[in-house]
Amino acid sequence: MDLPLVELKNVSKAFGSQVVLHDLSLSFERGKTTVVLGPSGTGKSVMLKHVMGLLCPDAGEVWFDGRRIDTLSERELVPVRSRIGFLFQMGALFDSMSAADNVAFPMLEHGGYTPAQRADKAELLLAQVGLPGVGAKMPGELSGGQKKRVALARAVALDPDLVLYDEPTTGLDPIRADVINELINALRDHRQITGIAVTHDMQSARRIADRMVLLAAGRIVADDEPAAFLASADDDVQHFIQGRAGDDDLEAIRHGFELGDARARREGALAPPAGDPHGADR
Ligand SMILES: Nc1ncnc2c1ncn2[C@@H]1O[C@H](COP(=O)(O)OP(=O)(O)OP(=O)(O)O)[C@@H](O)[C@H]1O
Repeated sequence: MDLPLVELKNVSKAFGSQVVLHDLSLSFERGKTTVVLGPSGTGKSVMLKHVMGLLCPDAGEVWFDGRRIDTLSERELVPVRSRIGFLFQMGALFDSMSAADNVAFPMLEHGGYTPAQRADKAELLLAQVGLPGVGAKMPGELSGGQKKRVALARAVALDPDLVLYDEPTTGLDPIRADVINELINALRDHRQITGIAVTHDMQSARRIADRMVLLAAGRIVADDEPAAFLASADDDVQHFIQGRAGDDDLEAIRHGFELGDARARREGALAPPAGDPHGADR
């Protein structure tokens, strides 16, 4: 089997006393899209930041294409990062630049392209994301879905081996979301891009995943190819897939409401008689 493109080996990370990743080991196969699912605050973005070299593990190792990267300096990380594209949750285009300049920006920063090459490639990439001719538009003139597509074109401008998708479909209606899913699949199928996508959107996960991983509280709960993952008998997996709250959450909510009810009863018992809103001892 091919060496995985990215490997996290026994990675642990804490912020102060809060342990976010617990001895996490995960490898990401080349040319596949792995979808990492999990409740909010479970460490998915922290995991992505380790892959980008933006965070260093407290323990464990991060490997990219056969090279350990968590020990590299910022300078040594530059060529590694140029092989990784990012699609951030909000798209995050530069508002003061046209769509084409946004797409060309990584080429400008990286260097080695003439202005004509940058413009040409930006035009091609915009056409590939289904937005031919929008290069001159400013982000403010684009819809949310179009902005995401421009951001995706920018994410692949340097022909990365890996693209990290952080909530790629958040904030989009189902049709626009599906365009993004299709584009993610096209990048994998036509450009052999390895994808790691973090999402809460099960519909998107089903469309793009070659593999699904469920993280909860910084640990892997399930890791399988989609059909087996979706058929898993594990309660946590089914709760997540079906969007049902788990027993612990339900118990906590029940408890919270019971407290509220008890307080209301207590306060009700002390409440002033009807008709005298200011109380008897005014
Ligand atoms: N730089 C940081 N300093 C302190 N705490 C942090 C930092 N980054 C993340 N955390 C904490 O780590 C935990 C996991 O955060 P993370 O953003 O990875 O969650 P997530 O699974 O991506 O959630 P969501 O799905 O809501 O985006 C959170 O409790 C967060 O507050």
